[in-house]
Amino acid sequence: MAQPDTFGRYRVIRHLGSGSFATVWLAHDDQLDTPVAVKVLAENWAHQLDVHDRFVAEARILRQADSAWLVRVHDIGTLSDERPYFVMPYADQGSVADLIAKRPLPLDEALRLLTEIGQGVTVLHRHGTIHRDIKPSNVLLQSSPVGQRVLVADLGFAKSIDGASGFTAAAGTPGYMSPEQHGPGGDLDVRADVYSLGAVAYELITGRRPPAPPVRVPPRRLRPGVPQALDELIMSALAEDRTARPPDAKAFTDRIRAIRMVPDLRSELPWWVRHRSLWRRAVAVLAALALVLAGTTGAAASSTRALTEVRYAGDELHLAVPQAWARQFHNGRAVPSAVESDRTSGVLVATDLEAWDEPRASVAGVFAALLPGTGHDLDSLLDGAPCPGPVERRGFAGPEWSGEIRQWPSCAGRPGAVAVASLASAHRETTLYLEVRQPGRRPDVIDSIIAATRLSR
Ligand SMILES: Nc1ncnc2c1ncn2[C@@H]1O[C@H](COP(=O)(O)OP(=O)(O)OP(=O)(O)O)[C@@H](O)[C@H]1O
Repeated sequence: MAQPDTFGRYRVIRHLGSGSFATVWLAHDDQLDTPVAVKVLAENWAHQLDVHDRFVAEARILRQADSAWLVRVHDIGTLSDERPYFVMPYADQGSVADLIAKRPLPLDEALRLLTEIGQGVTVLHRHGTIHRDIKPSNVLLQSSPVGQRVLVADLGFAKSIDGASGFTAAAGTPGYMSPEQHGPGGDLDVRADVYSLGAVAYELITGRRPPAPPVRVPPRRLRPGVPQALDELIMSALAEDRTARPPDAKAFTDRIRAIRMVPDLRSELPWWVRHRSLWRRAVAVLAALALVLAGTTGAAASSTRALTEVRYAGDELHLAVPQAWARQFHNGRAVPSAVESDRTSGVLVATDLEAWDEPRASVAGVFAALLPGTGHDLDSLLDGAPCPGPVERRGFAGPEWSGEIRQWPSCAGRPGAVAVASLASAHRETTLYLEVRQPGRRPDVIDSIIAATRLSR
């Protein structure tokens, strides 16, 4: 396959890979000065009308869904030989299949990936689309300023929910495909994708693809220490009878989120520690050492997930956010009108920006704004409580910040806990206003965010 020079205005750099129906190239958009991935319909399929239409339909679905959890499509075009191509952001970290081929995943990382893959599939289900080919190689990874983005890709087999009953050609990948996808003519619904999510979960957790259905070996037998709730969820998603599966991607993802909140998850010993080869024993020694060290650095360090730093206000604020929450950020988001301040904006870092304002959505994240002066107590800042119901009040005093935190452990009508804090800087005439939404009441996470957040000196 000869390397073309350009596709439209995109200068080709190198071949990225070829699938059954298309070839993907790394190219450069010289006008916007950014790398892109260009997917081109393969020559041998160019004159097959149904394949051509499916290719264009994939681009349309991705464009219409326009979600941060899915690969976005920026442009579409046609080559001189009539083959269509479409242009996507370049996923520079490869796919989840590449990741699991390199190393076994810690449980927390596997659950983070599953949550994000589940969000992508949820967007498709809301859009009225069944993916039909969810598997690790169809989930791409891209670097972003706040960590790794997970992007569900390759909708080459996607079908509209309305059109999925009646005759449909068999499609999918063995190992990840639901039993109802194995023959043509099956009437499919979103539970086919739930099966595939279960299969991906099985592989991320155990390092092995599930056997052909019926799956009888639960993940816990291959990786002792897997929480029972996770084991049950994966086995229910892999049920042959789809009525026994979670009803859609959202239900599956909500349950993964709840399991992620189990406090002891992060202290679970890496599973490869139990393996016997020599180098693996060496890893075991290192892992044990790390646990001891974590134990000596105090309660906050051992109970908190990893934090990442997001800078705001011309690098003035170095906001610490749990890595798992740092999925999207909005630099310059308006301060809620209830907070009386001369400064009008702050930074929001969250698992889902759109869900932040939706009271019923499960979302985790931090909103932070800097207010001039230090005399802002929460009573003067807040015009009423953000949540009905009982509030827990406490003081916070650290080397960088001191002030008050109020947390609503449960907030009527919305999942998770909400907290606000007003914290005066120990070094400047500045107050840090914080709002934290988390899936459950975890005051230690709030404390670790505050303790690791600082102003540049
Ligand atoms: N936006 C992207 N950025 C980086 N690499 C990409 C991007 N999109 C696809 N690729 C890579 O290009 C290759 C071909 O992708 P494609 O979607 O055509 O097929 P596939 O998923 O490998 O196979 P099949 O479609 O047969 O299941 C894969 O290795 C994929 O990881």
